[in-house]
Amino acid sequence: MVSKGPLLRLLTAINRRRMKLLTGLAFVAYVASVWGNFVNMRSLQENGDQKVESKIEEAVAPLREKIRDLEKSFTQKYPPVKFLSEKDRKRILITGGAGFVGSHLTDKLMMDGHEVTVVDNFFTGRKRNVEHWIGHENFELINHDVVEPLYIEVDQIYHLASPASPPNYMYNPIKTLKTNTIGTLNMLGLAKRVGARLLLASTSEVYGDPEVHPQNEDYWGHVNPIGPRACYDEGKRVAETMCYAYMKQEGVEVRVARIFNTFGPRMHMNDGRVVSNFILQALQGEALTVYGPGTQTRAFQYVSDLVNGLVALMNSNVSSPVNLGNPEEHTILEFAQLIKKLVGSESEIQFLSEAQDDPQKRKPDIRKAKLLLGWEPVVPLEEGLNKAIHYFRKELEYQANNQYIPKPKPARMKKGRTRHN
Ligand SMILES: O=c1ccn([C@@H]2O[C@H](COP(=O)(O)OP(=O)(O)O[C@H]3OC[C@@H](O)[C@H](O)[C@H]3O)[C@@H](O)[C@H]2O)c(=O)[nH]1
Repeated sequence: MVSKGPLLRLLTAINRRRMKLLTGLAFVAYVASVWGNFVNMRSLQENGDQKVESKIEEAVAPLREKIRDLEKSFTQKYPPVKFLSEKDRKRILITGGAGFVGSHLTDKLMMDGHEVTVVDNFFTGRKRNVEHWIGHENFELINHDVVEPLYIEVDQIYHLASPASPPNYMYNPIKTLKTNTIGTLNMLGLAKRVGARLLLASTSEVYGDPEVHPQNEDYWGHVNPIGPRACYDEGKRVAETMCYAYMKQEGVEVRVARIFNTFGPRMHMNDGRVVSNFILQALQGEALTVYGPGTQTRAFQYVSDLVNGLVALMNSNVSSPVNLGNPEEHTILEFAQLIKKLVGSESEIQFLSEAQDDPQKRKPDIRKAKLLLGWEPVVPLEEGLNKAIHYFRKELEYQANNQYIPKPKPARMKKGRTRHN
């Protein structure tokens, strides 16, 4: 019998080693596959996580933007405002404060550090004119018509509320009369109740078509009481009468500014007064419309000069009427030529029929304002006109960008035939 001992032992040893190797390899393969599965699952989970994260990000992004906008609105920068101590800071009401002159006055009084309440019915005023103050702690905007009574605690009232351009005040003469009569009574009643001083924005129109030239404050005027301008001219004349009745009978402190032709930024595009009409016509290449032969005269002041005059008058001890205007006089035809030149326009000048009761000459005598208020206009006509031209250029651009241009309706087809609606 052949002994299998050593050979068998050798083969068994080899097999055992192979077995061990195979078992080892199987184990490594198992571990590798488990690891692989684990890694796969991780990456699947990571992908899923990323997807969830991007979904959340998508939902949150607009909220983040809203928060940023809110933060911005809280930290909104206002024009620089002076600090005034309690004793110097006044509570001031401006009626018509969102209008052309009123909004510039609002700016001045806000920047001087006062508390300003603007009351406007937005007939000719616009929120846009004062929107840069909305939210400021010293500023309040009230949508209110002065024809209705108003109860508010104030120290000073600038009573400017009234349409001022001839086409606007002639548009609704009864409303113009109510504003200047009932509105002024309401404001004088308020001034009496709370012990406030009231400044009335009167007008050079109280002189009518004047027979005295230039016009000083002692001239009584030449007004047609039943003509188309009467609602404004007589409305302002009776408003002055009311002021002095309240002063004499009730001891109300009054100031009366007779405001001559004024122009500047924030005049309404459809204002209809000569400055805005001529500038817009020149900018748009349309004919400049001169009413009558253009020989009638006017003297134009820039709005910042007027605002300084109003504040000086309010804080003075002058209770009798004071003219505020620029005495540099021009014919309307000269004025049309000047605007054409400044705009660089090729527009023609078109002569239309004369306006009824149009004052033929007007120029303020401002000796009283110079003497008693130390006030006189300082902005040269061309400088002021260039600012107004710049403003109207921007307004035209703004209009062009914001205008809604309706698309023509497509014609409807019915039974093969076009039907126009
Ligand atoms: O397109 C126009 C507009 C006006 N005009 C003329 O230009 C002159 C000035 O007219 P405006 O309408 O600007 O102003 P008016 O001087 O008639 O009235 C103004 O007076 C002083 C303020 O109290 C008021 O703002 C306003 O009533 C008038 O002679 C008018 O007939 C034109 O020739 N063409």
